Amino acid sequence: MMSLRAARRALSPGVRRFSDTSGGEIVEDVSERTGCAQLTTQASLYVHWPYCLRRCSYCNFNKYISRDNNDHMMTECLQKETETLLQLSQVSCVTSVFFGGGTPSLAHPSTVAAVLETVSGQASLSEKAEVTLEVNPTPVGMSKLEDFCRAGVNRFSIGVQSLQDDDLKILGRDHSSRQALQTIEEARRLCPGRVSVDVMFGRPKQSVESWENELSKLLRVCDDHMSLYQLTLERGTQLFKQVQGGEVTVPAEDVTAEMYQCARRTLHQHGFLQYEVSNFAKHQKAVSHHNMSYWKGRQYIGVGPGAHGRFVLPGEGGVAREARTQTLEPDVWMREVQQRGHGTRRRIQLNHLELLEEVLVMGMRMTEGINHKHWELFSPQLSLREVFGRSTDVQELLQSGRLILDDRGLRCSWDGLALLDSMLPALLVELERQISQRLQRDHHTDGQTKKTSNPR
Ligand SMILES: C[S@@+](CC[C@H](N)C(=O)[O-])C[C@H]1O[C@@H](n2cnc3c(N)ncnc32)[C@H](O)[C@@H]1O
Ligand SMILES: C[S@@+](CC[C@H](N)C(=O)[O-])C[C@H]1O[C@@H](n2cnc3c(N)ncnc32)[C@H](O)[C@@H]1O
Ligand code: SF4
Repeated sequence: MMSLRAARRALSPGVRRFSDTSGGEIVEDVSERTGCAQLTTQASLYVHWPYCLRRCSYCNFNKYISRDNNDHMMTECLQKETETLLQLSQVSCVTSVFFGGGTPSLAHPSTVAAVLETVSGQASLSEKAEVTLEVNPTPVGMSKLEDFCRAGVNRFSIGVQSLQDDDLKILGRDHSSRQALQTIEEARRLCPGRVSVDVMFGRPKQSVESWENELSKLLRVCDDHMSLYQLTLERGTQLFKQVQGGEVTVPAEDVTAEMYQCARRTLHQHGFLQYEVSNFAKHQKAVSHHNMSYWKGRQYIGVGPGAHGRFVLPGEGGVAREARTQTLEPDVWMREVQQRGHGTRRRIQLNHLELLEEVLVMGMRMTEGINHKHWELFSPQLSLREVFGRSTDVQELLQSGRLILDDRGLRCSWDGLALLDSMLPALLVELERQISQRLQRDHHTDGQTKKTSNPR
């Protein structure tokens, strides 16, 4: 989820400069204080619950409508895979846990407790570590919140999507706006200051004016964190077909861009700091530490069907970071976990350039961007200035004011953040050029050294 696909969701052109005063200072970066050892000894954990009660018309995440109740087996397999991947990664400290989906609020709270117990048995999981659960705001979801808290959850992310009942119907949601408001209230009672809402904009028939009204309604009830996602029309979804067939229309690109601009402005006026393309928080405690670990390029382990992870495997003699994806289909995944302890379908070892590409793409999503120390952790030999300071294309972006490279590091300006997608290609091309030149120089110097140290 968290890569370019997610980046596309909330990017829209043309908004006022804002980034310098927004998210920059609100996130404490522990890795930069404690050095790079923790890049391999710590990780966050993502746990995927793959079941939903029905298919929302816009969604192409990895989810299945479950026919039989196999919660018990699913729980055992999630525990087993957690154990296996923690052993292989030799991670000694899990910094956050995120239960996502699918609809993890359909799982029994004892599943959450069991997975957390497994984590604690394998690695240290601080009592203060952020443990998020995504909640669909149905009456059933709401009735279980207290038990989820008892099981160890201390942050809720509620899938509100819209506060208009007609829109919720078009989106295929199985809750009303009233139920969403009640769920937010209950979640805030249980975890004050640690409740987030997901809302989508650019929805069918939506206007800037109705979006403004919706935002003010939302601001009256929401807690200290909001994620605003631009609706993506995903191929293969019902909504995609409806739009293709002319049955449903979505707002034009410039209208959606204006919605994004309007949301950033409104949230700023209400004391929210934008710390990432789609994410807004009122204070440090409300920032999503789990998602920050993705954007900061830290290690994460993904368990459950279709989950993905990025970590080094010293347990298998590895030194480089791997991108891992677990098998998508739950029944197949469960069989694999039972047979070999994990259901990893794909393993790709990331070379140095690929790792830096990810650090760049993810880091530039944050309003604070990539500071020099952060970059140096991953690229000790080529500084940000050495990589990006010489290119004429990058110079143009700097001169246009959309990109900033200064003593703090590299980041987007307020305007630039909305145009990040269009700037990334120039940055990636330059990164590739500089890394390959560096490799050629090293190769050449190696050759020279061998020649002089081995004269014939
Ligand atoms: C994969 S869902 C899982 C959470 C939960 N099942 C729910 O629906 O609330 C996580 C979030 O992704 C966002 N999302 C899903 N499909 C999207 C799409 N096509 N475009 C933009 N955002 C989307 C929604 O805001 C949703 O809350
Ligand atoms: C769209 S984000 C919403 C986060 C939310 N706004 C918050 O502040 O906590 C969450 C979704 O991304 C997907 N996701 C996140 N991390 C993942 C991972 N490591 N592997 C697979 N999917 C992941 C899941 O579908 C999850 O439901
Ligand atoms: S948006 Fe959430 S509830 Fe709807 S189908 Fe996707 S994962 Fe399931």
